[in-house]
Order: sequence, then C-alpha cells, then structure tokens
Amino acid sequence: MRGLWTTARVRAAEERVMAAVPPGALMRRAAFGVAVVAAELLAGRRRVGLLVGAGNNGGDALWAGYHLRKRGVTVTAVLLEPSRAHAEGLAAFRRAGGRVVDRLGPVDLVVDGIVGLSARGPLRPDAAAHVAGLDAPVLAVDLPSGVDPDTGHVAGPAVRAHTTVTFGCLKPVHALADCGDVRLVDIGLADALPGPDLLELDPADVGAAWPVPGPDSDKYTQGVTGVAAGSSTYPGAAVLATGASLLSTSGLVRYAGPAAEAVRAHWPEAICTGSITDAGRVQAWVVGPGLGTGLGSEQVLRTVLEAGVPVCADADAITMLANNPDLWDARDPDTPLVLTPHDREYERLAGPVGEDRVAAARRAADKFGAVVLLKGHATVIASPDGRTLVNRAGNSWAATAGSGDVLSGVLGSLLAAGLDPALAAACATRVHTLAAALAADGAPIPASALLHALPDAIRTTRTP
Ligand SMILES: NC(=O)C1=CN([C@@H]2O[C@H](COP(=O)(O)OP(=O)(O)OC[C@H]3O[C@@H](n4cnc5c(N)ncnc54)[C@H](OP(=O)(O)O)[C@@H]3O)[C@@H](O)[C@H]2O)[C@@H](O)CC1
Ligand SMILES: Nc1ncnc2c1ncn2[C@@H]1O[C@H](COP(=O)(O)OP(=O)(O)O)[C@@H](O)[C@H]1O
Ligand SMILES: [K+]
Repeated sequence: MRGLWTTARVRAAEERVMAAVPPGALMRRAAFGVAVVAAELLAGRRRVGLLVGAGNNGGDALWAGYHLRKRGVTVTAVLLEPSRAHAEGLAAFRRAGGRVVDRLGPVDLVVDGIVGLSARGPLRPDAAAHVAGLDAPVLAVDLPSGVDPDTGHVAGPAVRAHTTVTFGCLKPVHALADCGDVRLVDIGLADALPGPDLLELDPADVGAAWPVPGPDSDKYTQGVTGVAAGSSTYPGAAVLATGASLLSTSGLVRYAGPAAEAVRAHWPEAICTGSITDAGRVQAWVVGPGLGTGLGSEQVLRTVLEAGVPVCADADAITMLANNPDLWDARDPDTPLVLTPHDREYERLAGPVGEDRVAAARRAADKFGAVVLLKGHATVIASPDGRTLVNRAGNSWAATAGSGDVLSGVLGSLLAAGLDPALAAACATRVHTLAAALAADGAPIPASALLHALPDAIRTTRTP
C-alpha cells in the first residue's frame, strides 16, 4: 500500500525537518537524487538541458546540473526568470562549468525544473514555448510542470515526463496523472509526515485481500453474489456482470432478471431466475448494468436496497437514484452501498465532477453515506469514513463498452465475500486494470476479453 500526501502537508513536514537540518540540506539531497536518475537515463550520453523556473524546483534542477557537471556531463540551462533563479544553485552550476543559454540546443535529456509544489494552472506561455520544442526525453523534478500537484488536473500546456523524481513522499499528482516512471528519493521527511491523504494499493495488497477458499469452504460460505442486471434490450450487460462475478469467486452466483436465458447460455454454473422475487438469498447484490430505468427496474432496485446486504449500484441504478430520490428511502443506512458512477452518472447524482476528482468522490461519499467509486483513467474511491483510495490505470484499453459491467460483477463478488466495501472497490478496480492490460497486450479488446483475463489478473496479484 502506498501513501500519497497533499502539498499542504508536505510543506508542513518540510518546514519541521528544515528547522532541524542545516540550511539547504533538503535541496542538496533532492538534487543529488535527480542527478543520479539523470545519469542513469543518460546511459553514457553526455548532453543535458535544464529548464529552470523561479523557485526551489529550479534550484533542484540547478544543483542537479552541478552534480552532473562533476560527472563530466555537458549541461546547459534556460532560466525562465533570470532575476529569480535560485541564487546558490545558479552560482554552483556556473562554478562547475554549466552554461546559461537562451534556448536549449540538441540534448540527450531535459530536466524540468520549471515549477514544483507551488504550481498553479498550466504552463505559462514562455515556459510552454520552451517545452513545445523539446524532442529529448524529459526528467521532471518533483512533478511534470503544468500538472496540478494535488488534483493531477491538466488545464493546458504541460510537460510530458518520461520519468519523475520526487522527494520525501508521493503526492496526489503521482497517482492521478501521467508522470512517467515515478522515482522516490528519501530526503528524511517520513517521521514528520502524518497519515497519508490518499492510498494506492499494490498488486500484493490485492492478492492478500482476495478471498480464496479454504479446507472448510463450500459454495455458500464464500458469499453468494446476486446480479440484478440486463434487460431484453441489453442482455450482454447481465452476461458480463455475472461472468465477472463467477470468475472472481469460487462461491455461488445467482442471476435474476429478463436476461436469464442469455446468462444461462454463457454461464451454465450461474443459478438463473427471471425475477428478483424468487432469486433466493445472497450476501451482496450487483444492481444496474443494462437494467433500464422504467418502473419495473425501480422496483428491482428497491427490492435490492431493502435486502439488508451490501449493494454495488452501477449504471442504470445510479440514474434511477438520481432521477427518483425517493428510492434512497428503501436503503438501510447501516448496510454498505458502493456507487460506481462514471463522470456523466456522477453529474446526474451530485453535480459536475469538476477538476478535483478526489474532492468530487469525497463530496458524494459524504452526501450519500456510501462508498463512491468514481471511474475513469484514474479511479477514485472515497469512503464515508474518510478513507480515499486511487487507482491509475496506466493504459486505456478498458475504455470500451461493457467494461464497467465487468467491474461491477467483480466488486459484487468481493462484497459478498465480506470484504470491507472500500477495499473491495479498490481491489476490484486494480484487478480490472490488470486484466485490461493483460488482455489487450497492445491491441484493442472488447469487454469480454477483459472478462476472460480476470483469472490471470487475480493470479498476478497472488504471485509473490
Ligand atoms: N521546501 C523544501 O524543503 C524542499 C523543496 N524542494 C523543491 O522545491 C519545490 C517547491 O519550490 P517553491 O515552493 O519555491 O516553488 P516552485 O514549485 O519551484 O514554483 C516556483 C514559482 O513558479 C511560478 N509558477 C507557478 N505556477 C507556474 C506555472 N504554471 N508555470 C510557470 N511558473 C509557475 C510561481 O511564481 P510566481 O511568478 O507566481 O511568483 C512559483 O512561485 C518542490 O517542488 C521541490 O522541487 C526540494 O528541494 C526538497 C526540499
Ligand atoms: N481512459 C481510460 N483509461 C482506463 N480505464 C478507463 C478509461 N475510461 C474508462 N475506463 C474504465 O473502463 C470502465 C468503463 O466503465 P463504464 O463507463 O461504466 O462503461 P460501460 O457502461 O460501457 O460498461 C471503468 O472501469 C473505467 O474506470
Ligand atoms: K517540475
């Protein structure tokens, strides 16, 4: 499990540590770390260009330039605001033989020291002009300039980093935006940091949490998943969600709804019935994918919410809850509910997502007293108890019709197994992401291919 800390808390920790170490010590450690990674990326090549902004991020770049000069690398620097460039860093850089230039010529690596934790908004025009002309890989100092450190939002021109070297701890940007390969350099902040603001699961965390049958298990003890999804118009959603539940658990999966024939044809092991009223007992429900939003579907949703077991409400279930707030009354507030909206569904439910997806997920989790899984390339999972988990897909192969149905099926089986709902949501998201990468392997895939990669994805998390 990796923690991520917002800039306000990083700054507070830095201040505490800075008071206890010699002046400039933190920057020296940070810059040395940048130089080590730069040397590794250079792999024997010898030309580095620095883009240097007005603050300490530029200072890091200049000191890294100093260390690279000491290793015999040719280093040139563009100072975006010469009068505000970090004075000691610039003096050291020049002393070591670094040259200040107006524009970077041909180089093998660019070090982005334009802006770091104080970044606000996209790159300003002069910085953007220097970045636009780059054709060498970029090593970003702390974060790619132009990307918001706390939200990962990119509102205009920004650096695209091959690698990012960050210091002391990870920040939200590193899980929410594309920072390339992220390297963490220890500058001695750990003891000064409070608990993290965000968490990101490692595959091993997922493997450790995944329910597996033991000697005393049978099909009932592992939790029975109920799937209330699909319609005569959209039977595929039911097939995908039920299949995903079946492939995520060794326990039993029941399907209830008008797509029973289609589900049975694809998944003979599912127990299928045409109506929610004779579905039998389950330990969690998945409701919504392809269900429709008519009166009959509202009744299905009401029945599920009244069942007193954890519920994953997806797709049409979310739309119904948004259109008809009376449906909330059917819910037992003490029973876990996980809402899995994409941005448009979120908007129906709780207004525009806005630039800060973490804040949006937390708002809705508070408002509804539910775990909210806000889907996207970076998925944010907020629990009403304040925990927030993030998962960055790293590839976009899952952006295909029906892949959300697969996610809700996986999540339902983890809820039925009794996992904490926020952990269940984060594990399901992570495995979904891994399955997409494994299935795609560089080429587009339909959601059914993602579905069939679930066992391999789960296996990956369980392999030490
Ligand atoms: N504190 C520590 O102990 C350590 C800190 N360390 C390092 O310090 C970094 C933080 O440094 P920092 O706070 O000096 O500011 P920084 O991010 O360099 O910004 C400078 C100025 O840029 C400007 N600017 C803003 N937005 C912009 C944009 N979009 N496009 C262009 N320019 C923009 C804005 O100037 P303005 O013109 O608005 O006054 C802002 O004030 C941190 O990320 C890490 O690298 C490490 O050495 C480890 C120890
Ligand atoms: N650009 C993207 N990169 C990675 N994953 C994505 C991207 N866009 C969507 N996804 C993932 O794909 C799934 C899509 O779900 P959803 O929008 O509900 O699709 P559908 O309703 O067609 O099943 C979600 O798990 C989401 O996180
Ligand atoms: K930077």
